[in-house]
Amino acid sequence: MPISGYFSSIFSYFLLLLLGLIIYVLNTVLIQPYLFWRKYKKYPNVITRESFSPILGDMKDHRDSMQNNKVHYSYMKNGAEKYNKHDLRAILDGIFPTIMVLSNKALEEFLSMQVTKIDKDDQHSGVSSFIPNSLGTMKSTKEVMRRRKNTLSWVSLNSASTYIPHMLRCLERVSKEMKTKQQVDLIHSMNVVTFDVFSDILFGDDVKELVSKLYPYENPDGSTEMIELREMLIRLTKCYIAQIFHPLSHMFKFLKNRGLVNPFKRDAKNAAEFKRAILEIVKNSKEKKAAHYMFSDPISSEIEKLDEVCGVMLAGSETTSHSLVSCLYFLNKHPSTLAKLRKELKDNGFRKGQSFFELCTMEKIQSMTYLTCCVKEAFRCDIVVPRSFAYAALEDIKICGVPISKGTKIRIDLSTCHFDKNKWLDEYEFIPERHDFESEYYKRAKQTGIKPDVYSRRTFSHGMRSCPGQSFAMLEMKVAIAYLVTHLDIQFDEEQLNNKDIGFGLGSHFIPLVTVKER
Ligand code: HEM
Repeated sequence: MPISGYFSSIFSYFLLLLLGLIIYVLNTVLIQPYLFWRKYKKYPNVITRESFSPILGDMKDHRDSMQNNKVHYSYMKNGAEKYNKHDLRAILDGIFPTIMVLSNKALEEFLSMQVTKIDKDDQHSGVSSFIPNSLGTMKSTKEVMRRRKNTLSWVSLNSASTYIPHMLRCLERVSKEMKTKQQVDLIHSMNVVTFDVFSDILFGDDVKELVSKLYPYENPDGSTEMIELREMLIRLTKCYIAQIFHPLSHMFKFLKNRGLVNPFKRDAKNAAEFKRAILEIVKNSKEKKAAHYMFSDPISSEIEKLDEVCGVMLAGSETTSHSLVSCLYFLNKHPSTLAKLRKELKDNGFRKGQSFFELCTMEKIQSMTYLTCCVKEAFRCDIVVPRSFAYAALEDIKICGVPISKGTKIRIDLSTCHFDKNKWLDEYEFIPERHDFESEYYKRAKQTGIKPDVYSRRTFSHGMRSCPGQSFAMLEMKVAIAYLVTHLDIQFDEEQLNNKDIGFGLGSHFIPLVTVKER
């Protein structure tokens, strides 16, 4: 073959390949998302965007919220009235079609199909791709449900209560440190508490040095910084949440999944370093704590065990620290509520200092109604995990008469119903009394016929894959809030206090810089 013919056939193959690639990209990036949007637009009980938004899809709402100095999920709260009139929301997570479960009816139908027709899905999205083999992301096989039961056994209320003295010691140490600073990043401080509590549960005290050792972390500018494990977990969580908003995650998923380019490559490298450190700690720990038992499991693989420990660390510490900040924010914003809470604590004998340690038992903490109400109301008003992990339809199904094809991603909307005016009176107000059956407010709300039901509270999701750490988290929140409001005055920045669209959930860009004084 003459040379020119050889080159022209290579060129034709190249053109064909390029054409194939263009068609593939157009189909996945534009045509399929558009068809999905158009399909669901015609159902009266499904809400979609008014107009098709290419590439960003409904992520546009997250981005617009942040650009307007609102927390990224604030549009769920502000759009609650329109969303709550529907059973489902059909969204595009970038280019990925997803069905969000909104109404109680839709949630009931979802739960009735759980595992047989709907199960967990997608180990490659957001924080799931950091811990792809952890409990939260894996399908509900017998094996995974057995692992879940084990987790439940050591975060049950009874086991949790044994950690109260340790929680208090952490709170005392962090409070002392906060008082020495002019301004404190409250998320950071609360994270020190929750991370420390979880490292004790998982590893015990004998590896304290390893936990606080410095590990290499690659920054976006390419420099390597030596940081603590806790700081690494905070940064990794933020980075993996940021991946959700990265356009390449949507257009060329394989680049992200295989960590071929930055930031995915860098995040994968840092995640590997984090896991290596956790493995070192588990192997050095002589105390037989939760991680030891996880690693003694003969059935799971080492990768699964490692992801499980990292997953619990993340699920248990990041969520609770962010929730603590939300609760402290609302208490600062509502001085009369804070005063009422302090009175309840004082009436129950809670004073500063040693007596607090002696009095703070699980029974005592659980007996304080107003404390529980404040925590529940903070959970309602600012939801740290606004939507569940990803599930998927295992076959063609229908929810509320709406067809959903096999393989479609489904998530439970955990936030919008917290602002449903048919379930909550004064839905946008922070009113802890609404959770107290004996309060005048509760009775008044009941008389109007507006009352919550079992699915109106979705902070910990529902069903057989809901959060197993719920009781533990509630107890930790109550102990921490009781301690902090008894010992400290925490003052948020005025501008943040006046921002009605602020929030401190996972992925929030707000940094709560507070001033802290001894009470
Ligand atoms: C305020 C604190 C917390 C909040 C708001 C929270 C919320 C959630 C939510 C919304 C889910 C997803 C459920 C779903 O996809 O349907 C979840 C799952 C999970 N959470 Fe929590 N959580 C908290 C604390 C904890 C703690 C303390 C632990 C400790 C072990 C924990 C362990 C887990 C695990 C292991 C899963 C995955 C469960 C499964 O897939 O079977 N969480 N959590």
